[in-house]
Amino acid sequence: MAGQGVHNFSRFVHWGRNIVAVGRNYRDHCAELGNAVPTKPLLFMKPVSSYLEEGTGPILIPRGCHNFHHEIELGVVIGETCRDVCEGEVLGRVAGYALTLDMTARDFQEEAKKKGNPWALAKGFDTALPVSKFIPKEEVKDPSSLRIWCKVNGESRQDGTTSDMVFSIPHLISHISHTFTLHPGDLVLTGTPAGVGPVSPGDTLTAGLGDLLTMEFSVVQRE
Ligand SMILES: O=C([O-])CC(=O)C(=O)O
Ligand SMILES: [Mg+2]
Repeated sequence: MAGQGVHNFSRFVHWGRNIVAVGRNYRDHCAELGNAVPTKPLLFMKPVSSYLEEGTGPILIPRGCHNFHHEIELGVVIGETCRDVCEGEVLGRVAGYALTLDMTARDFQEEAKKKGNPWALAKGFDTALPVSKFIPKEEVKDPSSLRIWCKVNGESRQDGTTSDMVFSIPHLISHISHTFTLHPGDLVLTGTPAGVGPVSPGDTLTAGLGDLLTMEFSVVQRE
C-alpha cells in the first residue's frame, strides 16, 4: 500500500500532521444554512489535537456553546506526498478513507461569520474531530459513490452520498495541493450533506460509511 513503508496505516489515522477541511461541498447543506454554493473549494483547518478515536472517550461540548452540531463527512487519508498534483494523479496518492464528524459549535461559527473572523474556535476545539478506523483504499470500490449517514439516539439526521459533492475528491486534493503540501497521513475532510443539527449532553451519535463500517460516540458537556 502507498506509504506503508513510512507509516503504519493499519488502524489509526491520527498521526497525520495536517487536517484540511472543505466546507459547503454539498448543495443541500449550503441551502439549509443559507449559504451560496462556492465557485471554488472553501477550505479551513482543524488542529491534530481535535482528533477523537472511537472508543477513547466522549465528544465534549465546548464551554459556552449552546448550539452544538454534527456534520458527517468522508475523510480521505493521504498516502504519498501531494504537491502541485493534477487531478488524474490524486487517487493513486490516496492511502485510504475514514468516516469523520466535523463537530461544530454553530453559535461560535455564526458569531465568527458575522465578524468575518476565522472558525478555529467553532471547529477546532478538543474532540471536534471524531474518526473511525482507517479503511485501506483497496476496500473502497468507488469513493465517489459512498453512502454517509448519521443518527442521533437512533433517529436518522443525515443520509447522503458522496456522489453529490460539488467538487470531486480529485479536484479537491489537486486544488489543495497547489497551496498546501499534503504529507502521508494527512487527512482531508470533504464536507457534509444536509441534515446537520443539534446534539446535547447524553446523546449518542451513530454513523456509517456504505457497508464498510459504523461508529458510535457519546456526547457530554466539557466541565
Ligand atoms: O460549517 C459549515 O457549514 C461548513 C462545513 O464544514 C461543511 O459544509 O462541511
Ligand atoms: Mg464540515
